[in-house]
Amino acid sequence: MSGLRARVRLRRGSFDLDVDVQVSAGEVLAVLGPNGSGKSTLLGAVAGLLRPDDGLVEVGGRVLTDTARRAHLPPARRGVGLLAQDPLLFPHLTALANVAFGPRATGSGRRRATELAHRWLAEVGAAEFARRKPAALSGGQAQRVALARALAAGPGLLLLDEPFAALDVDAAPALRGVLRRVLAAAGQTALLVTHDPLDALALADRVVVLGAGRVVEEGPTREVLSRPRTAFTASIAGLNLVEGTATPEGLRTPDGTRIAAASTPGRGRAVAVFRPADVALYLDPGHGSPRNVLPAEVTALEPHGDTVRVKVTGAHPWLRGLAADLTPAAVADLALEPGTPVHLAVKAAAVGVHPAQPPAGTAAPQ
Ligand SMILES: Nc1ncnc2c1ncn2[C@@H]1O[C@H](COP(=O)(O)OP(=O)(O)OP(=O)(O)O)[C@@H](O)[C@H]1O
Repeated sequence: MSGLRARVRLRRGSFDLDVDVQVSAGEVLAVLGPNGSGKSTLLGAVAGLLRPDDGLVEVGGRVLTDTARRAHLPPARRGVGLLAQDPLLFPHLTALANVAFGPRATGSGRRRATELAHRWLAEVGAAEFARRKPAALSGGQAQRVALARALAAGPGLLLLDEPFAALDVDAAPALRGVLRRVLAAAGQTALLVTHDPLDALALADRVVVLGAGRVVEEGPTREVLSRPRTAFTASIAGLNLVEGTATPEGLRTPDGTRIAAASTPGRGRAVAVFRPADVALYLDPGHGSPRNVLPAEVTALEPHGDTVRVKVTGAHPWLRGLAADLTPAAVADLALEPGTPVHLAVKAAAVGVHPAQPPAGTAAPQ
């Protein structure tokens, strides 16, 4: 088992990154932060693409960079895998050969590499694409193959750099589910850079939030996102979370309400997550096709960028504090004010159900 220790001080022009980040063995740490806060610079330093001015990077106790000793291993020798936004597959090789390339590059013989490639393709649900070339794969399929390639090399640390950013909305939840499953099954230590709090909620035990090159918040994912201490975290948090038990169709709340979702682990303690922007409010219940329509009452209206964040409450205790982001015109049309009875509607396609994170402090095996 190999954890990561990274202390990185690095200047790029007038920007100055100065962070200390640790990931326990088997843990997934998400790095969140606004544009230009230093996420890619940190990732580059850990991957070995950038040399810190001052710092130490260790994976599993093995020194990859130590400026005090002028030690710096090149990216290919660090035992660190990368899954980026672009799958970067070799176009002339089949999916199988692409995956076998990972273990071949780290010294496995041809037969062993092919065996590993078959195993990892099956693991990520891409066995049937083994003989296809990248041009014949969809974005989501190619990303699965790229994940298999990264994992087949047996990296001590996996870096995930916005791995869903280039996928369409249908492919992203499926790949998120695959990634969550294989990271847990392999006990893989990983560092995930993302703009999307849903990625962090679905995949990460802990998050660090960067602001202007410094760590400004740090802690268990749910805690940081539900009690944000900085404006940035507040702006990406504020997600609607409903706790309950996963079902094959979505989530069942403790009082028995069923919430239909696009993705679900199927069973176990879980949380349904959806964005306020995906919630519509109506005055009567009979609108359109959304599968989740819940009676509620407006409690507050707050400006939120270009939209108005409408908070609600309702007979079900878990409705308390849920939010919908509406345009000012929609708020005016519906004549919403505190006390207005409404129907809150959210399409199943906009709801993701994720296994509940373990309670704080128990997430990371040492
Ligand atoms: N090649 C470079 N030379 C000089 N400065 C750079 C270079 N690349 C990035 N920077 C600066 O470093 C700072 C941090 O950039 P970085 O890409 O690490 O941020 P980020 O958090 O990954 O942003 P984003 O979310 O937009 O990808 C920025 O202010 C940027 O202008």
